[in-house]
Amino acid sequence: MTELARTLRIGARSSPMSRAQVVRVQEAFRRYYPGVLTEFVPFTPSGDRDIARTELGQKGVYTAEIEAALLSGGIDIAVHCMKDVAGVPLAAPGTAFAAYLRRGDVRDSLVHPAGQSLDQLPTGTRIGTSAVRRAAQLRVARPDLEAVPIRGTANQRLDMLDAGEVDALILASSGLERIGQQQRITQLLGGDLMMPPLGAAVLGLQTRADDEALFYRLAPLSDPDTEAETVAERTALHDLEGHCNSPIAGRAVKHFDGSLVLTVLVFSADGSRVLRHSAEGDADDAALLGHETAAALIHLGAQQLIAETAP
Ligand SMILES: NCc1[nH]cc(CCC(=O)O)c1CC(=O)O
Repeated sequence: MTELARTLRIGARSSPMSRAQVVRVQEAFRRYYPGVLTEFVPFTPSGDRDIARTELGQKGVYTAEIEAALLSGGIDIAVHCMKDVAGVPLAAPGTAFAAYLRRGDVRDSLVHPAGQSLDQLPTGTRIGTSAVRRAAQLRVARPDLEAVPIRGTANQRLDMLDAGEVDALILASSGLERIGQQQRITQLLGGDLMMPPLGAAVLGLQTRADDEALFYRLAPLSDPDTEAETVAERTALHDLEGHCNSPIAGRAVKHFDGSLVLTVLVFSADGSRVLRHSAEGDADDAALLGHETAAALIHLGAQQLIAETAP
């Protein structure tokens, strides 16, 4: 891809949320390159295809097939939710992240049909979530509620909620907004109640590393603050050897003065043990902040906790 003469093929998951994400990428791209056509190439990766048998946290259940298509030239750009991209390697060999779109709301949210908030839910309420990170924090906030494993796209989970298979759901606010279901949110779980995953609400555009022309053309689509936050968060995730179902939460926040504050938490599966480290650095040196934060957590015993929850 040296000339942008032909149609650019954008690969991503086929779920409704992913389709909405690709439309966002196409709109951003069109603003800079109105004459270049883009085409969506949908994938159904193993994590979506075989929900029963793929373990969450198995490496690359959402990303591997899309990355393979990128490397073989079947697509030119892969669109990923950065929270689904494992920390090691930071990018699949032969690929690179060219841009991170402006971040959405990082908070998880509670979806409860009767509109109750977390502290109002009756004892024993079954909350659908398979994420170790969510279950651990739920145990801290409301040890009397039950985290019930649930898989499938956000739309499928909402259908299961409507069918009464669970009493409530915890889902990413940004994801619900992307599928036009934000009206179902009954409570935004902010602050320390439910810390987000590293890379939450960030869409990353991945290209082949040797496709330099495209890599540089995508740069204007990247939001600098989001990029600094994402680099800090993903560097920490990498050093902790985390992936999308690790007991790891946190976020970086870029401030107006150029400083970057990164907070990362590591939990035991039941939430009874929590390691937390927060540090401030320079947004121009976001990776350094990520390395320092991970090193501090490793010193506190993070790897032991992460190993305990491994599937
Ligand atoms: N694991 C699936 C997934 N990947 C990204 C999002 C939400 C959007 C995002 O954070 O980018 C979701 C849904 C959810 O966890 O509720």
